[in-house]
Formats: sequence, C-alpha cells, structure tokens
Amino acid sequence: MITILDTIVKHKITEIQLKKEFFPTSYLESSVLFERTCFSLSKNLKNSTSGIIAEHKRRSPSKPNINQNLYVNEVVLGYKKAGACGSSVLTDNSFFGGSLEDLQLARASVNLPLLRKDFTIDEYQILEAKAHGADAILLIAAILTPQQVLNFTKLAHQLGLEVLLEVHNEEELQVNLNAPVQLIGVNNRNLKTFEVSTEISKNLAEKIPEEMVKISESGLKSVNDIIELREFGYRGFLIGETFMKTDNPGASAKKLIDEIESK
Ligand SMILES: O=C(O)c1ccccc1NCC(=O)[C@H](O)[C@H](O)COP(=O)(O)O
Repeated sequence: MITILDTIVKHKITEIQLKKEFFPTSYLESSVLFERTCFSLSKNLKNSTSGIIAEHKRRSPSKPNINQNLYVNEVVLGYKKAGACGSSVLTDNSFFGGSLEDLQLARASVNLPLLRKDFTIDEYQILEAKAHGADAILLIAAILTPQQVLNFTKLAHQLGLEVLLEVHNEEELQVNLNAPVQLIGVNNRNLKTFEVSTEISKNLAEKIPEEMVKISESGLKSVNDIIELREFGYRGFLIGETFMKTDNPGASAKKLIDEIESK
C-alpha cells in the first residue's frame, strides 16, 4: 500500500533535484541569514510553563483547507505575543501550501525560535533551512534510516540548528536512540490513516530518555490535553489546526496559553 509519506517523499526527491540545479549550495551559503546565531527552542521549552509550539499551517493532506486567508508574518507575530515558545512553519508547498518564503517572512517578523516543518530527506534541505531563517529542523524517523538521522543531525548541529526527531512508534524510537537530538516529538497522527490519538504520546513517554525534551505533536485541542500529557513528562506541545482554523490564531493561542498557565 502506497502511503501519503511515500507520495510526499517521491515528490520531494524530484523537487530537490530541480532546486539543486538552479540554486547550488554556494547560493544558500551566501544568504545573509546563514551566519546568524540561532534561537534555542529546547531552552525556551525548558523555561516555559505552557510549552506551546504554534504552527503556521494553511492546509494538509488530512485537511485540504484549514485557513488560506492569513499572512504568515501576522500569524507568527500573534503567536509570539501570545507567549508561544516557538513557531513551526510548514515549508512544503505541494501538500501543505507552505514555502521557504513563508519561513523567511516569519524570520523577519519575530525573534522566536522557528522550526522548519518539512520532509527532510537530503542535506541540501538543512542548508536551505538555515539560509531561510530556521532555528530547528524536523527529522521524521519513518522516512529516514538511523544513519541518515545521525548524519543529518550532525550537519544541523554544525550549522547551529536544533533537531526535532519525530517518531510514531516504539520501533522508530528504539532504532534512533543514539541520535544526539535535543528534542523528540511523538506524532499522535497516524500518517497512514490520519487518525489522531494522544494515547500514542502517552504509551511512548516512558521509553524516551530523560535528557530529551519530549514534545507531543498533532491533534491537540484543549487545556486538558496538555495537562494530561504533562503528567507523562511532555514539555512541548505542537499545535497547528486548532489555532489556524480560527480567524485569529494568535488570539486562539493566547487563550490556550492563559488557560494552561492558570492551572
Ligand atoms: O497534518 C497532516 O494531515 C499531515 C499529513 C501527513 C504528514 C504530516 C502531516 N502533518 C504534519 C504535522 O506534523 C502537523 O502539522 C503538526 O503536528 C500539527 O498538527 P495539528 O495540530 O493536528 O494541526
């Protein structure tokens, strides 16, 4: 059975080949953003009571139209004002309607740690992330070998970027336990069926080493979701749709953050 991840990765391979022809790595390395010192998402999460990483997400394979009417710079500024620890910016265009220009606009608007949310399968994309203003990259265990996770993490760290390694099950976690990543994300969304359940985060929690900052991703809606997951040691909560489906994602994030902080 061909999954959405297979389809996305196939598409990425072609996309990256084309980009490499037009924008060689020397072009990326000459970006003014390439030499900057990055903001630390892991530090912000460790020092935060809410732990919210708020995402800019226009659409997704599971939700073809979340919100196409907003400006990324206004959205991330709203998240910053709300007190989010960081923002995730989807840069995949074909399946999520995002772009590297979104990331760059977000960078120009806020001094929050920014996660480049994409399907990283090539070192080239890590250089792109730095050149367009990211502070952290996402590595999805389901589409990488453990050796790729190690190599990509090493390169990201050399560039001063943090790595969020995303897993969905125990096997993906176990085979990557020696990766020196700061952040480990458990995706509550089954990327084959799109079903969402926080039980995935709860079940994997005790298997994640103490020194890693645990982040629960996807399908989070309410203060109760956060409070429950905190009991399992989660310090970060990646939320997209719940905020983005409203007219004012920043206000929606602020409401949730205020609720969490008042508990
Ligand atoms: O969101 C999807 O439909 C999706 C499909 C295939 C691969 C990845 C997908 N989502 C990426 C994400 O990880 C989420 O955008 C992120 O965790 C926020 O999730 P949510 O709060 O449920 O929007």
